[in-house]
Amino acid sequence: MQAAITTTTTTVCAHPHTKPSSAPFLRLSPPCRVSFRASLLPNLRATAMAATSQQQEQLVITRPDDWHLHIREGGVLEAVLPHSARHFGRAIIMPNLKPPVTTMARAVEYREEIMRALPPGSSFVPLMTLYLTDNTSPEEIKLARKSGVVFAVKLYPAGATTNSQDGVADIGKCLPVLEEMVRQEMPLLVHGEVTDPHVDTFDREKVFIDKILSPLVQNLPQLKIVMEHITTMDAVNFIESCEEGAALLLEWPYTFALFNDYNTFMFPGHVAATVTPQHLLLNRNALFQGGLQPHNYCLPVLKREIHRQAIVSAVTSGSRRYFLGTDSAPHDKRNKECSCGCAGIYSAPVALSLYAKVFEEAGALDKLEAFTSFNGPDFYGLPRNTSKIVLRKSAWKVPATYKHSSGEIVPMFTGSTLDWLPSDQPEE
Ligand SMILES: NC(=O)N[C@@H](CC(=O)O)C(=O)O
Repeated sequence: MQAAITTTTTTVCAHPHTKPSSAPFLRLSPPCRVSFRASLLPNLRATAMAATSQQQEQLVITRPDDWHLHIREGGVLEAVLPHSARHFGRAIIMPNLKPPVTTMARAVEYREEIMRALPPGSSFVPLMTLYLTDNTSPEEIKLARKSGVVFAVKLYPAGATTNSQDGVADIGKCLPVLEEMVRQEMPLLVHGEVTDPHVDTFDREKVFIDKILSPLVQNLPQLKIVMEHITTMDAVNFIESCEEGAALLLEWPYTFALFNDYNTFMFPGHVAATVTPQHLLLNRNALFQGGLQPHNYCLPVLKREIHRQAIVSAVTSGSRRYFLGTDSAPHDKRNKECSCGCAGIYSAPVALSLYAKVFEEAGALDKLEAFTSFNGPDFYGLPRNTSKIVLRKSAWKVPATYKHSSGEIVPMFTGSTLDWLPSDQPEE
């Protein structure tokens, strides 16, 4: 099980002898001695892998997952689902439908609709979420966990974004539910923006961190939290300030294991973040370049360049706290290009190419696979995918639009030429 980054002439191991995070603790058989080192492994691996300076022609990576995806319902679902199912193994499916997915029973129904819409032969797995409200009961969390199909609960502050009007108005009311989530080890996925109209739109993430998220982490340190689609250096600083996961390293005679997950175990921290392609590639100028650009409008809104740079550095550093979450959010073209356009960028067809571009430009292609395919499942406690996909260095043109049953959707970077072309199967 070896992920490889291949060039025309050489093959360089991205993660030698990697093993899914579900590697059993049983391997820690006595009488070996153990020691704990916070996040040492990524650095050690990085050193071991700093070998790929040549121009790379293709990447072979473990099939990625998308840990933040909107696929809607009906005709739009049928049109957009194949774009995600083609390359991603699994996706966390956002529950902000109309009406929202607030119960386990509704999540099961929605999952069935998604399964019916999948292209024949697809092995894509939708990981369902519940939409948190002030009235969600702890019982619902128990049912959700038992169902085996619900993997997280989404907190939308009421009024923060698309279909969030039924979201949380008073987080204090959710405390019993959050406590149950700790017991059930159910992650909380957070749209991290305050909705107070007096707070500047560009400051809403920072104020949310200060007023809501930091106190929450202090009060419930055992709650697993994913701060979704981070947009600021404040969010990066916050994530870095939270308790980190620990590496468990076996000592001699097992020290060869420093680079070998067969003999090492990571305990991810309790707070992580997903990162979108748009927040890695665009700053807020992209909203106004040559006129108002509705297809670059999403929430949280794009920020200043210094924030973009902070997020790129964090993600390409190799830290295990960040993972792929496209926040691909399709809206009909007419609802984007109008007097009060919807927030959301449709990135599913281009996301992998764009993430590869970010890592390539940062000289960190060797860290791409952990971001796309390892850190997410490790945080959720799920096995990593075992199949591979290929990204070829080959120019391709993004279509202007994609049709759905009653209109069109404009993708991110519409009509432009991208460098990395994902395809399904590695060549034999
Ligand atoms: N990101 C967006 O701008 N929009 C998302 C909702 C969300 O995640 O905020 C949508 O559902 O349209």
